[in-house]
Amino acid sequence: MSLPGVFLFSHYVESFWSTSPPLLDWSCVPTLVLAVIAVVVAVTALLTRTSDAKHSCRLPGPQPLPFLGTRWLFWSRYKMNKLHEAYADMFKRYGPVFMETTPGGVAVVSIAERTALEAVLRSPAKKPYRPPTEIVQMYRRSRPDRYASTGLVNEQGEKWYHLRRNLTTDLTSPHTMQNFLPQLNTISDDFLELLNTSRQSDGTVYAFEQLTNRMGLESVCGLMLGSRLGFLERWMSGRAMALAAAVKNHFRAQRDSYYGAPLWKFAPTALYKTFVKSEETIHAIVSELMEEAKSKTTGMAQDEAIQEIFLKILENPALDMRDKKAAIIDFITAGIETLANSLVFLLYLLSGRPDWQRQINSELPPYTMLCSEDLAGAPSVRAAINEAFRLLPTAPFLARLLDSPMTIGGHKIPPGTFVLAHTAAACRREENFWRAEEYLPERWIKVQEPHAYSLVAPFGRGRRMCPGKRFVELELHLLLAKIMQKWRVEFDGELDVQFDFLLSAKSPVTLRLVEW
Ligand code: HEM
Repeated sequence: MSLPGVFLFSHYVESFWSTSPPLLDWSCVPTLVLAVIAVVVAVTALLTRTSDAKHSCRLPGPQPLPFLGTRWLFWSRYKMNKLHEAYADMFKRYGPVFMETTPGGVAVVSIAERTALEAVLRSPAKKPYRPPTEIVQMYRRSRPDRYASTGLVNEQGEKWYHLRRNLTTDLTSPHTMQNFLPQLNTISDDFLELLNTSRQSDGTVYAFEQLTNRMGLESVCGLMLGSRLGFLERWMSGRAMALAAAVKNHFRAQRDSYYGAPLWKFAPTALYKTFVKSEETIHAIVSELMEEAKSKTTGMAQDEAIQEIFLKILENPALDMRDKKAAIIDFITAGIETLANSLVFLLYLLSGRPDWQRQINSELPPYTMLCSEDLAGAPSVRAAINEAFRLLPTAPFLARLLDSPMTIGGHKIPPGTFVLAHTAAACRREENFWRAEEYLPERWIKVQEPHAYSLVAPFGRGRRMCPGKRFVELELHLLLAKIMQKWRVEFDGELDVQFDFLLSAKSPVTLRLVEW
């Protein structure tokens, strides 16, 4: 409640009691309420200051308020769905290293300064601690019937290490990707066919991101479950729509649980219920898909290459069945929106460079079944993707807890501090990249200094780096090459980007795919 609000409340209480004189003298109640509030405010302010004092010298940053920390900014000055703009503004106001405070009084240090970022990203921890998403943690811990752990994305320490070792070896192996390439070619061709049938006569494709979500779903299910599930057929099934919507709600609820009022921690608020509903929908649909995939797997011997990951996970005796299911759910959830956002951003940025599109087209062979050598022979494809990840990555910052002390800009940051490594903001700083705000794929062919390429980390860094990286890179290369073989891309105006826990385009996205 704001200060004028408190006075109004006190006035209201007084006038309420003054209408019928009570037997007891209640007139001191408003004063008492105010006194209690004042004491609580003073104590909290004192506690916040004591926790600040632990940092040898307070970092710059917005002023924390009692109970709210600096979160009040996201309920007043900034919009939660424009978090990337909020951070850009805060870096301008407070410099490339600043501190926020959570409602619980915990310091969160944001960094966009090159040396500090490189130090955080280089940190050689064997089991890096990435702060978990609390709402996921809370829900999964309340369902031991379904979850033996909070899952690979949210676990820490030994448990995380065990899951990571047993779940991701095949996913990250170049051999698996090489085997999956023919299947990925077929899935990508089906996606292009879907785009083709969805195009209007002038090449316009409406709701492009939804079609791409279906591609993400079909390919990640193909990889994880080892079979084709029909998400790229002309008319999307109700199931595919429900899954895509649940994944979107899942990400949004995580964003709101973090930056909004943390009431869900104390009562099952609407936000918590939305989160639970999305998690349950995803669980139910993925369980169904797994059953279908299992029955297909026992029925036929083909597609061995892509059955590898699924079968190996299912057969691994070191893992609890609940962890296997949770992993497949997490992999599928992690793979849908991320791919769609990355492809939308890539095509949007490329639409401003018709010359680079022609360059890509000229480097590609005429046939469509592309192998690794064909992709290696088209360096402009890699350059276009690297540059899109530099300028507009779907994950604009990485979260870590420091495992050793660090001195940043003269400030001693103790171990255990929550750090947000803003790789995307750093990549847009002129001291790190030549003409940093422009989409210039040529910088990846002929380097122009400054060129701090180590700051480009769209899939994270170190041992917690995204295990889907190799798969997604292959998929994006293949999709871009196939699209550029057939069409050039046009987009009118500017793309409206918003923060849904990931950076995504405000839907629906309309673009044109025009024949060469
Ligand atoms: C364009 C697509 C993708 C992007 C940009 C992306 C990005 C990221 C990022 C930034 C992280 C955090 C890394 C860190 O903290 O250092 C991450 C983690 C993760 N990603 Fe991805 N990802 C993508 C697709 C995928 C796919 C397809 C899968 C699964 C097949 C996947 C599975 C995961 C998992 C399981 C983690 C947690 C890893 C751990 O904590 O050990 N991601 N991803």
